[in-house]
This record gives sequence, structure tokens and C-alpha cells, in this order.
Amino acid sequence: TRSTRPQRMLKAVQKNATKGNPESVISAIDYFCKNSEWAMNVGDEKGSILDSVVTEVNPSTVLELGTYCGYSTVRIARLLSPGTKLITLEFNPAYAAVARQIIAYAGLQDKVTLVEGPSSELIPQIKERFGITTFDFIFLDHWKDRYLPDIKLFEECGLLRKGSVLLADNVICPGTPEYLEYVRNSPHYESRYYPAHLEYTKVEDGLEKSVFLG
Ligand SMILES: O=C(NCCO)c1cc(-c2ccc(F)cc2)cc(O)c1O
Ligand SMILES: [Mg+2]
Repeated sequence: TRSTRPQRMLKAVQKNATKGNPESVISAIDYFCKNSEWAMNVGDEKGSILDSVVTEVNPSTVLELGTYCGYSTVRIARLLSPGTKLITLEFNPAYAAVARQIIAYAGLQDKVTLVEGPSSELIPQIKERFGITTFDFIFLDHWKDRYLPDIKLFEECGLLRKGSVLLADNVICPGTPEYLEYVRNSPHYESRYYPAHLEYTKVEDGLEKSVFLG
């Protein structure tokens, strides 16, 4: 039977990247998406903004919602201080299976805990399962209609502290209008928009960075 796009992406990584070299894995995926098949990785333009925010925050606790094939997982994990781990949630088991292999190929498996399942179920379990009190940095890149309910869940579960940074992908395309309205109008967040483009295209998109004020 025909392979899937994530499987073809993994093959491109295994063919063109160097094992244990995260930058070469990132470049191989971007090359594949620019020259072979578009895929919904955050990409290099928005990825550079992601890098700068992660570097600025230098987080000790990190959560990613929406692993997909692990491209942004690799981008984030390669920047974390020694001993810091990130938790990434993925609902789709086929995506998770490819992501595990891409993260391992980059040599970052010891810095990543990939959890499969719906964010609505997993978020309330995080404190107990992973011994986390609050997150320093959260990257939202999963189902766009889950961004708003999940940020409210973070608040309800006490997973945010003064200064927690949330960075959301795709706030323009496909778009997360309710989420944007919430973080931009809530007195509990200081929000800023980083204009960019939909990965590998000229279509407008961008990232929204929101700092929890407590
Ligand atoms: O659904 C998305 N992610 C959650 C599932 O893993 C997603 C979709 C798109 C996209 C797709 C189709 C199109 F026409 C335009 C944008 C882009 C992204 O960056 C994304 O994260
Ligand atoms: Mg995205």
C-alpha cells in the first residue's frame, strides 16, 4: 500500500540528514517540503521566530501541543539546557510513530517525552504523571479549535505562573480567531503578534506570543 507523507518525510531525513545532528534533520525536512511535498511543519521562517523565543525564555519546563512529525520538537529540544526535557502531545498515532523516529534520528530522544492522546485528557494529568507544577514555555500547534479550550484548561489546572510564555502557531492560517480574541483582550495576558507566512508559502500567517500575568 502507498506510503504516507510523514513516512516519506522520515525517509528523506534518513537519506539526507546526519544521525545525531538536529540542524541537518531540520534542513532535510525543510528541503523535502520545499522541493517534494508541502507538509504542516512550522517551517524555517516561523521556526526562526520559535527559536528566538525559546532562547529568550530558556525554559526549564516545556510543553508542545501537536507533535506532528517532530520538526518543531527537534527545533525546541536542540536549544534546551542540559537536563531539561520537553513534553509533546500528539493525538494521531501514525504521526507519533514517525515523530519518535525523527526525534531519535536527531539524537534528542533523551530530551523528549512524547505522549499520545487527546490534549483535553492529558493536560489534567500532567502534574501527577510528570511531576510538573507549572510550565515556563508552551508551544500550541495542534487542532486550531483546541487552542482556546486548552489555554483555559491550563489556567484551571494551575499549570501557568506569572511569566509563563505561550507561543501559538497558525493564528492567521488556518486561523484561531477565538483564541486570539481571548489572549488579546484578557487582562491576564500580554500578547504580541509576530507576522510571518504559512510554512513554505507566501500566504500570510504568524505566531502569537502571550505572557501570563497571573
Ligand atoms: O492542523 C494543523 N495542525 C494540527 C494537526 O497536526 C495545521 C494545519 C496547517 C494548514 C493545513 C492546510 C492548509 F491549507 C493551510 C494550513 C498548517 C499548520 O501549521 C498546522 O499546524
Ligand atoms: Mg502549525
